[in-house]
Amino acid sequence: MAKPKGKKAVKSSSRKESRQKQQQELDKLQERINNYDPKVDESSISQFSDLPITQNTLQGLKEANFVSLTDIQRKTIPIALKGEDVMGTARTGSGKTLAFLVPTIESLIRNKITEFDGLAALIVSPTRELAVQIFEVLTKIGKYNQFSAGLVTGGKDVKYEKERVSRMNILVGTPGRISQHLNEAVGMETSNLQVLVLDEADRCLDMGFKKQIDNILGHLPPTRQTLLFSATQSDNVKDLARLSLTNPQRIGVSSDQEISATPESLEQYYVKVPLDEKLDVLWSFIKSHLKSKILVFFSSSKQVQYTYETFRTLQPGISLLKLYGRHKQTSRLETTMKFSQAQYACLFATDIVARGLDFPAIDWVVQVDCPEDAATYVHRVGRSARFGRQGKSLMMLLPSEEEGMLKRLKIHKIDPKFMNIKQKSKKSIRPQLQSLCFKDPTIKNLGQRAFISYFRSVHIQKDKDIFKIDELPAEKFAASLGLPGAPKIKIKGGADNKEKKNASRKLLALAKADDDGETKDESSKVRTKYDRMFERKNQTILSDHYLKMTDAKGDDDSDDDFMKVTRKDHELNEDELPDLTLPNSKRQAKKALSKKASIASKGNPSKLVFDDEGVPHAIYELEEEEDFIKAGDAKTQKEDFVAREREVMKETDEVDKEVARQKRQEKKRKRKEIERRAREEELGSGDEEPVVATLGGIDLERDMEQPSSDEEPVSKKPKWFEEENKKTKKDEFVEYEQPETLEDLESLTAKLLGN
Ligand SMILES: Nc1ncnc2c1ncn2[C@@H]1O[C@H](COP(=O)(O)OP(=O)(O)OP(=O)(O)O)[C@@H](O)[C@H]1O
Repeated sequence: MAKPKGKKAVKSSSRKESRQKQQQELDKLQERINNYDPKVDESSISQFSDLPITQNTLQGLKEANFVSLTDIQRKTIPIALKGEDVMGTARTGSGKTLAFLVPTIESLIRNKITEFDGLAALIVSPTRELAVQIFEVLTKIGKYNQFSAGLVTGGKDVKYEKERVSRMNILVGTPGRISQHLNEAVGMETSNLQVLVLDEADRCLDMGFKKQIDNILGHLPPTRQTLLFSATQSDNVKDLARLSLTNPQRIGVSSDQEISATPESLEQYYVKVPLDEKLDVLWSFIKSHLKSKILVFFSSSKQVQYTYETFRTLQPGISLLKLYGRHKQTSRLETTMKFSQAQYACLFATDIVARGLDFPAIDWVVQVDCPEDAATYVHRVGRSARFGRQGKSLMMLLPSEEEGMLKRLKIHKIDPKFMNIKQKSKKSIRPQLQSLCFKDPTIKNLGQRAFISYFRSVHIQKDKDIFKIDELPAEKFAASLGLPGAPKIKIKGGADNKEKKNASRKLLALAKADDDGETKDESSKVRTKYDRMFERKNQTILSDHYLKMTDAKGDDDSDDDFMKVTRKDHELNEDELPDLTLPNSKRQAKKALSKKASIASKGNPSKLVFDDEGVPHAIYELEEEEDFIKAGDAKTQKEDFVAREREVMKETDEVDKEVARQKRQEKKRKRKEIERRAREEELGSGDEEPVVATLGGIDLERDMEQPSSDEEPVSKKPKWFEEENKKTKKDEFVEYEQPETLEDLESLTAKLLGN
């Protein structure tokens, strides 16, 4: 008679059975994926449950109320599941986020990626806010899977970040921060990377992020799957496709039409407004739409600040908010949340929020300043009328912009209707603005900076059929801002100074790209001198399940860098500093004085700029810019020699790096093998441990069990953790659901940190 099996043996065999069952399920799914033919099968797919995806993902989707597929999801997900490279283009608000997140998660499941496999998916977003949004959706739909996921959008606590980043299976972040981690994080292993996603791909690939993206690509294995998504595609995307995609499937748009149409449910209007009447029109518009949620776009952060401050003082009767790059990260997140939750509010913003952000139920998108091109128009207006909802947009065009802009939009079959402004419904706020500028030098200073920023923004535009700086009524515009006169603007470099113009253009493109406050390598050469003046303290958000909020100081942007500004009637000199800087605290006053002393010791600056605290910064830009241009001249013999030496060293370095990489990989393989064996033994040895490392309930247990040198030892688990651990696995998911308010987020952070 056979000996009855022991308890352990029964458990072990049931575990074996369940693993076999899982494998069978995966094999079946793989077979369905392999047999999928879009021409035959596409029409039969309408719900997520029709897709060959795992029960875990289906459950996550269902709980987040995602049941039916959108068009872009139906077309791209099955193709992406096959492992093919995809360039997906679809209207704004049509559900592209799930179109790349579902196949990304499924790829990791099918490749049996576990917490020990390092980085397996990288999701790149051009802005911090969008990265946060993507991460939130990921944590919702992926919570039943066993991966770790992190959010990196800028860094302060580098050591802490590096330690964690190397343990993440999925990383969502902005190009600058991801690139930095790939360069610097020691244990960051990318050889298992399965999927690279670029959301807002054309934006990620434009000049401002080029270096970072190239650097990221250099770190990734060539065999990966690449998914590119955007409502607009561009030549840059094609470049990337040529460089690193394998027979990419273009889905959602034909190759001759690079910009998809705007949402059908969007009513689009434009008005013709002289520059000096824009603020009156905006004010009147807001006053007549107090029961609305309005998003207003300006071309620069200074205009946002000026309009926000003045309108706030004049109190239109609706809650006003502002959002632009180089703003404290905590304020940015707070504003995003406030605007998301508000029923009626008006948000003044730069193009930092133009892409991807999914603010619910925006009634109106107003473009005070003309978008730089059709793609920007599409993304801006796409913040409204999302996912089939109704929405409206209004674009203000100067008489000089009207013809050119409408022509550009027509090419992409966008035809906003002309809206007439009834003169009697337009109220002039010029007297109030003049009085504000007269009474409050800070407002006047903001107005001057807004004026300069606007001219600068027009100057840097490429499309001169639309943007005609010579036709702008400078004096009238200044008066409309309440200023006593137009600040004098001198455009640096002669018209035929090509080199200077190119350097400027490069810098300006980067200034635009840098609105998010991310570091840009591309311009490192040209920016060095600016960095000295505008050195930023970047903000870290590193999160594996939670956001760690830290304080950051946003610096002034370099609005004035391309135009020298002096007052019309006299040159700006140091004696004026106390007047203009208006330090409103002792600390600021002290800072201003010490800055002034240091300026004096360096001789005469070419110009002075003022940061957000009113502190002056001297700019010695002319000599430095010339130095930069000269750097391109013929090299001396000595320079040639140094260059050759450098080349040899670089080659040697490459070889060393490769050897080191191979050694690391070998070491990692061995370590993984040992860990796997240990796990197998542990699993086979008795009591089943609950799985705790998940997308939703991430890594906590593992971190506790394997503390690094500077982490708390196992015995010092925080009390709340012990208590939570008593609950069932399901309870944990509920407990750690994505926080909805800033307060939730902060308390969760504190909780997770054990404070
Ligand atoms: N299958 C679905 N069922 C229900 N809602 C969905 C579905 N897919 C997406 N949504 C919702 O539609 C909205 C827009 O989705 P998403 O942000 O992914 O659009 P997008 O195409 O990426 O837009 P953009 O081009 O502006 O980045 C979101 O609120 C999202 O939750």
